[in-house]
Amino acid sequence: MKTNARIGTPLSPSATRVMLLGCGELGKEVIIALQRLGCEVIGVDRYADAPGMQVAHRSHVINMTDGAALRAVIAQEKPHLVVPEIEAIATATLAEIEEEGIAGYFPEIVPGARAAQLTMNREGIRRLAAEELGLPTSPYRFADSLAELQAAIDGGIGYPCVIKPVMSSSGKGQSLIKSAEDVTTAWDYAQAGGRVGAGRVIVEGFIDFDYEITQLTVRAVGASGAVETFFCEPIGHVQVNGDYVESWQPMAMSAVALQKSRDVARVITSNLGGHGLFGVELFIKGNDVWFSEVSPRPHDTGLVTLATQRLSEFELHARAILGLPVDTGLRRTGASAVIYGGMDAKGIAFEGVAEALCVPESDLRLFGKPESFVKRRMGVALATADTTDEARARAKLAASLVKPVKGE
Ligand SMILES: Nc1ncnc2c1ncn2[C@@H]1O[C@H](COP(=O)(O)OP(=O)(O)OP(=O)(O)O)[C@@H](O)[C@H]1O
Ligand SMILES: NCC(=O)N[C@@H]1O[C@H](COP(=O)([O-])[O-])[C@@H](O)[C@H]1O
Ligand SMILES: [Mg+2]
Repeated sequence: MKTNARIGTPLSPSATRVMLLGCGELGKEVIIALQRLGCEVIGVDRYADAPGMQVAHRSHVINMTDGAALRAVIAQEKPHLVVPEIEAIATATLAEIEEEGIAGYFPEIVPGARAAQLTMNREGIRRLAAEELGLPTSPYRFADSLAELQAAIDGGIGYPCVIKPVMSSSGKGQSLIKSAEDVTTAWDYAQAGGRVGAGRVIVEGFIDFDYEITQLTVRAVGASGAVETFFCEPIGHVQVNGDYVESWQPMAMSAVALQKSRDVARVITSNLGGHGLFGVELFIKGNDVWFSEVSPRPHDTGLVTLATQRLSEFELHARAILGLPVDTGLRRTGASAVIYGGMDAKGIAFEGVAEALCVPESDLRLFGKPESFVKRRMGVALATADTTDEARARAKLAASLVKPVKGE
């Protein structure tokens, strides 16, 4: 939808059909935002009853890394927009469909098949950012075997360093290692933790940053009628083992660091192109800024915007991809804190919900994932306050009061 968006009636021939490839907690909120704007939404994921499927008009369970299966579901549903939501999709198939069409029509891939392809694999986005665009990043090498990994570390990356599967997210398969003794364990962990099985890894030099942020950046139709770049207030966050546990907005930053962060965000998102919201991850030390990675879609740390912005990152994504105007303004300072499953079990329950919601200015999202794992993100607590410190304390307190228990 480039401009002058027209929205039809869901479940009728005029419907504006949107397909989400991935129906986790982030997709669920995008689907709700799209439905509020009158779209017909089809959810797709690798397992039944995924959070977004519970709110979509209808859904399909397929292996999204299987190009033939992906092609078949798109041909069947004929969506106007295809919205990648997770880092495990046959993006080469999306590129073919964008280029050649499918069954005679051309769905729009959000924000573009090239962006989806480059960001799905750490090698694509890292080489683009560092080698083509000249953005500052950690030093890095790629390795296809334990021997190559050791050679990359010995050949210049050194210790400490961070090892990650090239296709993974939320810290899966990621290790921070301090010495040669840990290399084999990190290699084995990366082989087990990638979203699409064993394979190549990236090894990055460790950046000893003061803090890290997500710069949510929106490419949307502006007042001029052309695509413009809009920035949200920066989001600060804390990650444990590569997975986010807490975020807040705004993050207090020097004017120089903020400007540099936005310059980087503008360069990378302009190159990726298209319409939509991007989460640009940056490491900051003093006034130095390093690009880490970018999601061409809403970001987990941006869940905080459900409480802080007039339009959450999910509503911004929905508006941008539909060719509608956006407003990235902050309404109130706030924070989010993750609620983990804490156990391996299906159909769990949550106690303490009422107690959590007694925390001033708090709110909860329980995602409804059918199966819990000890470290699976099952919900998030949100809170607003006059200061980020108070908002963080409230969000953490609310999260701690929610107790996952066995369902029976
Ligand atoms: N080179 C590095 N130096 C220092 N810290 C790092 C480095 N790489 C990763 N980290 C830490 O690990 C976190 C997760 O890394 P990264 O974003 O690459 O993983 P991910 O699996 O893509 O996570 P997500 O999907 O949540 O973005 C970072 O936010 C940062 O806290
Ligand atoms: N950092 C990326 C991220 O947070 N992605 C979110 O997690 C879901 C997968 O969760 P699961 O692994 O619990 O199924 C994805 O579908 C997406 O919503
Ligand atoms: Mg990340």
